[in-house]
Amino acid sequence: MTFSQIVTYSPAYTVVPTYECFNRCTYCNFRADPEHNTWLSLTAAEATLKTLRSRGVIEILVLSGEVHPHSSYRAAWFQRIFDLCDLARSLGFLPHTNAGVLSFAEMERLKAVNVSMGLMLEQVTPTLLETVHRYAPSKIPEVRSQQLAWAGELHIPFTTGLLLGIGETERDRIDTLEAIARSHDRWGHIQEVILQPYSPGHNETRGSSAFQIDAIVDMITIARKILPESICLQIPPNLIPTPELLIACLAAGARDLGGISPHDEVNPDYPHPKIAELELLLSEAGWTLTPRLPVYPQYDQWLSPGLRAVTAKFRNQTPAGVEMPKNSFTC
Ligand SMILES: O=c1nc2n(C[C@H](O)[C@H](O)[C@H](O)CO)c3cc(O)ccc3cc-2c(=O)[nH]1
Ligand SMILES: C[C@H]1O[C@@H](n2cnc3c(N)ncnc32)[C@H](O)[C@@H]1O
Ligand code: MET
Ligand code: SF4
Repeated sequence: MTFSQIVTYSPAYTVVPTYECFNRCTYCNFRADPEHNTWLSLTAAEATLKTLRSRGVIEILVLSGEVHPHSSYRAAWFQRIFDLCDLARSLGFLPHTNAGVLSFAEMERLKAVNVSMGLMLEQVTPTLLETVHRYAPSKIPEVRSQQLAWAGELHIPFTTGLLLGIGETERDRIDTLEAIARSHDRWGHIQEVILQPYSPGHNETRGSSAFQIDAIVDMITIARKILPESICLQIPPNLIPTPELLIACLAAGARDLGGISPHDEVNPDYPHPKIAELELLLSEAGWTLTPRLPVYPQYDQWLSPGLRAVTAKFRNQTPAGVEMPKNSFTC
């Protein structure tokens, strides 16, 4: 009998409240200038969300550009994000928000309408504030580390990660992983860590060369040594160029392929593979691709009663609901 190991993904759809952003990360293919964009209306979002019910979508990833914390539009921006999450929740989906840097009060309010939230730590080295993050105050390492701590304090199941190949050294990557491990050690709230290779696209301000993708395997090995076993390692399959490399990533300890949606809003030049194609290539190498929810089972008790009820309904319906054995690398 052959033994098949499990690799997970989240059937997702990305809702973008706004592409406008006051930061200018040089690698970003997502942002638009504030004056050139409008915000997503609740009516338009509702029409789209209703078409997703029958298509197997579970997670609504609310991914946003950012309005400056001191802007007079900040409150309206936040309210739109909250309302979009609440709408998705009321239609039976499980929202996961990554809207960049938030205040403690904003995070606390979003907890009521999200099953988990996320923010990439990117890299903790301050040297990037002179290069890729020169015009990106939201990427100040202390500010992002503080977000991780607040999420922990608020008992928000959290996703974070590293953006690789933006000018950091190997030592910087280890420092970033150690910072995540320390935060988790204090609060126990990090459900997964994304290892995201910087991938150039057609819409960024200053193109640079991509992360040397073969190095992702060593990166996974290092991350697996630094992070506790309960933290799942996520890699984006659309940014891994060959099936062989994807399988090597799993062999090194990656166990999740993230949200798979019709369109990758962050990396629009790299479409997500079709689930059926992924299933096939993984099964040929002895892996079983299984859907999961955007909240990992060990955090269900942190959810508000309403969200816990919707989550429980999914756990009873899908293979992702099965609590997996607590062996090595289990998500
Ligand atoms: O399709 C994508 N999903 C992205 N996701 C979605 C992610 O894969 C899932 O939402 C989580 O695994 C929760 O299920 C992110 C979520 C975060 O919290 C932080 C960063 C990202 C980045 C991406 C991304 O670049 N592309
Ligand atoms: C939402 C997350 O997407 C990541 N991100 C932003 N731009 C790119 C890119 N060109 N390639 C890969 N990841 C990117 C950042 O890590 C951000 O925090
Ligand atoms: N602006 C947020 C961040 O960078 C999320 C979207 S990035 C494309 O953290
Ligand atoms: S990566 Fe996020 S913070 Fe940076 S410019 Fe893009 S949308 Fe804004």
